[in-house]
Amino acid sequence: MKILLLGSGELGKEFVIAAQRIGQTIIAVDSYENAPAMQVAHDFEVINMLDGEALDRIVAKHQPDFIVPEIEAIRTERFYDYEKQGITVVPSAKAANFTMNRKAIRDLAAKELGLRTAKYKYATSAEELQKAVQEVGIPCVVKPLMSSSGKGQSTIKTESDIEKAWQYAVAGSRGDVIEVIVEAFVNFDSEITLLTITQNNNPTLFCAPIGHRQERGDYQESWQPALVSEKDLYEAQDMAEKITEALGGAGLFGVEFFLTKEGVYFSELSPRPHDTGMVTLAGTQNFNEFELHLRAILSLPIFEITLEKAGASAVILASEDSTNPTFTGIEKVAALPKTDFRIFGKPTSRPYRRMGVVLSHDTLSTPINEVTERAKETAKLVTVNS
Ligand SMILES: Nc1ncnc2c1ncn2[C@@H]1O[C@H](COP(=O)(O)OP(=O)(O)OP(=O)(O)O)[C@@H](O)[C@H]1O
Ligand SMILES: NCC(=O)N[C@@H]1O[C@H](COP(=O)([O-])[O-])[C@@H](O)[C@H]1O
Ligand SMILES: [Mg+2]
Repeated sequence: MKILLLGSGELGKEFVIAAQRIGQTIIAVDSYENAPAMQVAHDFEVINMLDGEALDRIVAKHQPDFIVPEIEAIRTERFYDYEKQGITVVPSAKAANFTMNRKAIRDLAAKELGLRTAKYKYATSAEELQKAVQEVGIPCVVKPLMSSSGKGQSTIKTESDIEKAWQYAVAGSRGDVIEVIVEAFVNFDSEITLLTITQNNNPTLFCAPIGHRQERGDYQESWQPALVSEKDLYEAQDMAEKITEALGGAGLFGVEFFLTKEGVYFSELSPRPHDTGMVTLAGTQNFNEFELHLRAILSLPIFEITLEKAGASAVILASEDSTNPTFTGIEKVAALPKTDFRIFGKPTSRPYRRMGVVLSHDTLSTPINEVTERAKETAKLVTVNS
């Protein structure tokens, strides 16, 4: 099959590797050359994926069987047409289109499906934000409607933060929409990603929950399995099933939840492998999240997902801008038992850019916080030089 991969970061790279292993053809696309997934694909294209005409051009040129979005900021409105042309958009045009913009997915979850979410409002100017903050209450979180990995996200703790939060959101917005969502701050005990796999003609499957810790809206460590009560897990699975069914199609979704004393809150979801799901590269499951995504897309039945080990991932971040980033300390990581790592091969670095990940694993009876602590400490051994 021919797969057009829209977005070529670290998640795409592992997806391509999984696809190469079973003989698929991949054209990797991103806005810059030599992106991680391009380094392992058959062919590549460099375009602005928010430009509908540029998208049309490469779809016509390559005539793919599948279009697999890897990021959110794509002119996803075009996907409905590609579906009509007989191309399978993964997991569906609706799923990609609804999750490109926080508004569509949040309204679907809260209003149409009645899932529990933080109280929220939208704003298109600093003045509207003032009003929205009053309605939602302080503290609250402001995010551009189009952004990911925490870009443009900030927490309002006092009224004097409002103007700053607006400016920051506008600057961090990825797409061409100048609008923000304001969410009441959820004082959660923990947060999880529930990897949910919808299949053609087979039942929906769930991976063991993944716990994670975030800073600046971006994940720092993730671990699997996360300790979740049976009741909370059941609630989360029920919500994940409802929302993935409403979005349609086959593939792996990363559904994010906050766990609180009052129950489970739906936060958001990725209709594709999730960054916190990179923990599955530690061998925690019989199939990692990229292999699961691929199998679901190709309608290869997934008989079962088994949890094999306890695992954790911890990010390796750059601290400076560079056009030639290099790494030191890798040999120290390599010398450790039950430890592995990935360096994504991003051609440039900037402060806080995720450049690699450290993976640790252990037996299922090992306390998960020990495995996580080990990954976290090990990641500190690596320095990204500029
Ligand atoms: N309403 C909220 N209350 C408390 N914390 C929040 C809230 N919204 C977001 N956060 C924190 O910020 C993190 C990032 O938020 P969110 O997942 O919405 O951003 P994102 O930019 O879509 O990130 P990604 O693309 O990496 O998933 C959450 O995982 C959580 O830790
Ligand atoms: N939370 C979403 C996420 O983790 N996405 C991953 O990060 C890449 C962009 O990285 P970059 O900003 O360093 O180019 C994306 O291409 C995807 O692999
Ligand atoms: Mg998120």
